[in-house]
Amino acid sequence: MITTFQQHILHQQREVPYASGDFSWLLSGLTLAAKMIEAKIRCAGLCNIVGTAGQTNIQGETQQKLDVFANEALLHCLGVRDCVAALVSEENDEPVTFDRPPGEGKYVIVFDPLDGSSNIDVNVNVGTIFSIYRRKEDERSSGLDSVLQPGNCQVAAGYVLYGPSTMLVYTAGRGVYGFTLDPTIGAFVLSHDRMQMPERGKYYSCNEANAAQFPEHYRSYLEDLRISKAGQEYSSRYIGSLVADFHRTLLKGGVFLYPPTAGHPEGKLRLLYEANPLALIAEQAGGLAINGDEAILNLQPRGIHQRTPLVVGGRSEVERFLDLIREPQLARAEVESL
Ligand SMILES: O=P(O)(O)OC[C@H]1O[C@](O)(COP(=O)(O)O)[C@@H](O)[C@@H]1O
Ligand SMILES: [Mg+2]
Ligand SMILES: [Mg+2]
Repeated sequence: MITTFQQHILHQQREVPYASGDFSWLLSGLTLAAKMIEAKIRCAGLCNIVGTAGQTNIQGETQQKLDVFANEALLHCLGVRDCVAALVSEENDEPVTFDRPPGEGKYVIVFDPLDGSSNIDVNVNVGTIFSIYRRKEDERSSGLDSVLQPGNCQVAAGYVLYGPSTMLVYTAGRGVYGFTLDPTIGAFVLSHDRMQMPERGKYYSCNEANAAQFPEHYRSYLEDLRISKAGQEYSSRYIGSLVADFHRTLLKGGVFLYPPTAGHPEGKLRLLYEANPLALIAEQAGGLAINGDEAILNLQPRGIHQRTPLVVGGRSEVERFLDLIREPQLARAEVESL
């Protein structure tokens, strides 16, 4: 018998003594928006949804028409739900807040409505990334405090991958589950139960065109992977859509990294709606996610569009990166202790 996403959520909610149904109602808004976006993507070349929207977002990126459509779909499907206090989107300069009746507005959702925008026009996998927090009780209005919480305060996180099939990968802190959209019934059906990220893998993923700009220790780590010094043969894979590169890493293991560059000294990817949700999924699946030395989930966000370097992958892969940067420090400490 099949298990749909809603059935899975209701089942999980039974284990939550104070569950009110608000959470599954919230998630139904996410899946509705995902289906609207999926429908547009499937006929992108036919329904005039490719190309730029002719405006620039706060990141300085030219918005694609599909960025705008996906953003509006999520803002609408989530905004009409009273349990939502605030929405933060990659495409909106400021949080979108709602005045809710007392006892409502329990949740804050942050999202990247369309990830991999540079791949839309060339029909390559793109995605939607989301992360859910509880609004802070002591905060009367849905202000920044509720939005700027560290990743380990996430109630749930996930992404939708629009690829050969459309998949929703989700965690609420009790394992990672994958659901595939069955077009014959229009529902996300459980297809990947309790996903585990392999400790090691044979792929590394990084935009090496920027390698000359990477800090030394990232370059030596990549060198290590290329010459298989770690006793493991690696091949390179880079799609340029974070969701797609992460999804492969989740299934096959290996490592994805986006180091600091000259153009993005703090990294290119955004902490709140790219790194944090994927870090929660990675860690729930047995992997690790760091910003070069610290766990992503422990970082205290300073701003809603804050960027961060990201190294995420199988436990041994990321530990190997950490060992590499610690080696010179250890060597130096040894010398100093002489
Ligand atoms: O072209 P680059 O520098 O390799 O960057 C690719 C990265 O940028 C992104 O496209 C940024 O995300 P958006 O498309 O949501 O802005 C990631 O999906 C991807 O990993
Ligand atoms: Mg993105
Ligand atoms: Mg985006």
